[in-house]
Amino acid sequence: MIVETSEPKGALTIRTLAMPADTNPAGDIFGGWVMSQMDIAGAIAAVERAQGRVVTVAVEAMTFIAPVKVGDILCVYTSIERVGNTSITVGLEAWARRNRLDDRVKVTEGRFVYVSLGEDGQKRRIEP
Ligand SMILES: CCCCCCCCCCCCCCCC(=O)SCCNC(=O)CCNC(=O)[C@H](O)C(C)(C)COP(=O)(O)OP(=O)(O)OC[C@H]1O[C@@H](n2cnc3c(N)ncnc32)[C@H](O)[C@@H]1OP(=O)(O)O
Repeated sequence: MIVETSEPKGALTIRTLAMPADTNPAGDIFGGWVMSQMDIAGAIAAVERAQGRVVTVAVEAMTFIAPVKVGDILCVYTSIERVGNTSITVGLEAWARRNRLDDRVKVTEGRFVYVSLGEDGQKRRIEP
């Protein structure tokens, strides 16, 4: 279970602007876009830890807490939760900054699992 905090947990890994092209039919930002930003951030954290290529193997948890709006700056924070033989579990939180950066709202949280691959595309053991 992910514990609620008033401060982001983990390292700020990506920041990006939510654009009109990323909206759903209701006018808020499409959840799939947010999820893909989280996948990218988790992959960056996993690449840094594995020191090599990774692929996403599982989304173990994903919660949409609040909507993201056009013009929000989406900030994704990552923390390495577990390192196995070939897998890395990354905890993720996305926060939206809005109203000229005055407000910061936690919009999603999740836990994604990545597998380390060698240049040959085969699973690769992660150094402890
Ligand atoms: C310096 C920094 C510069 C950075 C600069 C580069 C930045 C870079 C950014 C890239 C940003 C784009 C990031 C997009 C990332 C994609 O879009 S990846 C595309 C989507 N993913 C795929 O296509 C993967 C498809 N799946 C596969 O190829 C195979 O299933 C895999 C992943 C190779 C695993 O093969 P397998 O033989 O099934 O593996 P298996 O031995 O059963 O399990 C391997 C490990 O995974 C774990 N696992 C397997 N299934 C699961 C599951 N369902 N749940 C949890 N764990 C599981 C196992 O427990 C095991 O863990 P370990 O005990 O070894 O630690």
